Amino acid sequence: MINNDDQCVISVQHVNKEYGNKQVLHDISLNVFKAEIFGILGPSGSGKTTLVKILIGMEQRSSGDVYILGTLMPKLNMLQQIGYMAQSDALYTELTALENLEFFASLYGVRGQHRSQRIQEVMELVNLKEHLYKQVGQYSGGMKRRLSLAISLLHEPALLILDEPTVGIDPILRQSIWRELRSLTAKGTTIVLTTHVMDEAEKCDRLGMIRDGELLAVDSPQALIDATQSSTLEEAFIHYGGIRS
Ligand SMILES: Nc1ncnc2c1ncn2[C@@H]1O[C@H](COP(=O)(O)OP(=O)(O)OP(=O)(O)O)[C@@H](O)[C@H]1O
Repeated sequence: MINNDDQCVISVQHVNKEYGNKQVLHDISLNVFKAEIFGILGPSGSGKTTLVKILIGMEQRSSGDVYILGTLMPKLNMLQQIGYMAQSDALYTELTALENLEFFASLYGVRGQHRSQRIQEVMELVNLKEHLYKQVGQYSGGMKRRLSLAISLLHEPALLILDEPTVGIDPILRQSIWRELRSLTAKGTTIVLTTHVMDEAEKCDRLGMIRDGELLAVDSPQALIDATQSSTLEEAFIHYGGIRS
């Protein structure tokens, strides 16, 4: 389906979102290209989660269009091609990790021997292999995050959307998760993630800076720094009005 490196995987066109009479996204337009890590950087309440939920169709937009792989969203069968990790973990705490993984694997149509193999692979990746049979209710917050990430990777989606993926994850594991994200993009996976952490944003190929539902700038971290003659990304963000003084 995708055979061109600069193919647009996500196209957001003039998206607005209102909750009641409060407008939380203002005329957002952006493109995400194949095999890049695109970060949505913004402070708490800036609209990051709302935007990613609109991308996958979990929230309705008030106006504008979203295309994923050329298909106008929302479209249920596109979800087979998308891995989504929400900010709050959607896990069955009374079940074991294995039971959670098996449940989501069957939702995604991952079956048989391939399913057992993928479960082992994703749990190894997030360093939870020895906790496979533990009830998720006994997991720590960081372990739940890692399990959620593992679940989003189960069906090897072409597009991975991660809402604050490394919150509550220690620095060493965070590094190994970033290595894995990089190896996924090397294989052609496109990744969109939200963050409010600058050192994480720096690792993205391109960034969309957002504040109060407005997209302030989109470019690579270095280009954003250079364009504003800043020495850090944080300075660039301040320059664009991302942080109120
Ligand atoms: N279901 C809802 N009903 C009404 N307002 C909402 C709803 N969901 C989000 N909002 C509002 O929309 C704005 C954007 O929220 P959103 O969760 O998208 O921000 P965010 O950047 O993801 O924040 P955080 O980093 O804290 O998760 C906020 O003002 C929030 O209060």
